[in-house]
Amino acid sequence: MSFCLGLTGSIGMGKSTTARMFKSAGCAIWDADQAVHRLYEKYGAAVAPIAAALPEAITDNTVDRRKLRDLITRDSTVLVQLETIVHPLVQADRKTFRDQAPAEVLVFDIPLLFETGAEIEMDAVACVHVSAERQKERVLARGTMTEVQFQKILEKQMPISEKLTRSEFHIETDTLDHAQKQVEDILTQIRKRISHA
Ligand SMILES: CC(C)(COP(=O)(O)OP(=O)(O)OC[C@H]1O[C@@H](n2cnc3c(N)ncnc32)[C@H](O)[C@@H]1O)[C@@H](O)C(=O)NCCC(=O)NCCS
Ligand SMILES: Nc1ncnc2c1ncn2[C@@H]1O[C@H](COP(=O)(O)OP(=O)(O)OP(=O)(O)O)[C@@H](O)[C@H]1O
Repeated sequence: MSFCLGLTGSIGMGKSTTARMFKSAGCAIWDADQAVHRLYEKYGAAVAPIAAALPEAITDNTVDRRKLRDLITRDSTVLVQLETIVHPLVQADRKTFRDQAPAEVLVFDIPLLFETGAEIEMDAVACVHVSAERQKERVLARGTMTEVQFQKILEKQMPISEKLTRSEFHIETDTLDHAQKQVEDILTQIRKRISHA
């Protein structure tokens, strides 16, 4: 059976960048945000239920993220509505991946790992972290979100201090080299654990 490592952190703190480091080291990656992208594609599994609940969010049988972001900015309850539809579909996608187990170590990049209770599926959790100032700088530099949209998402997430307390491994993403070193150390520990199991 594969070892399941959850990878989490707050928005823009470096989950995807760190997941790529685990991938280069031979792990198989499942990414919750990418799963949501598949669900939102033309005729994807989330299109019909979202069309029923939020018809303005649909363009050409596809979930339109820009319209969704606008709806969420105007009304916070939209995100809650969206989560009720999307999270069970995401969980089903994750189960399919886990059942295929394409490597000895599976890494699950899940922004809302603790918020959705997904940690019970994991053998260990690693949490990425960086200062709040660097986080905001990095998110706004991407140019995909306004400061108000960033704050709305941030308010929905568990504080990073609590995510760290609940995680066995911590990865500081201040520089790429430092993060790379921490990823290697974590994999050494996990591989030791697998060989002693
Ligand atoms: C809010 C939406 C429209 C923003 O889309 P956009 O393309 O601008 O950003 P993207 O999807 O890449 O998300 C950016 C980051 O926002 C954070 N985030 C996304 N959804 C949520 C949420 N429901 N609660 C808290 N944070 C969230 C995550 O850290 C994520 O990595 C989109 O994320 C969405 O539809 N979210 C609802 C589905 C969901 O809960 N996804 C989270 C993974 S299960
Ligand atoms: N270890 C690091 N050193 C320097 N910069 C980093 C590091 N990790 C990530 N970054 C930078 O921070 C930004 C956000 O990183 P990334 O997209 O990996 O975060 P994320 O947590 O996956 O974001 P989101 O929550 O939006 O999905 C990117 O510009 C990335 O280049």
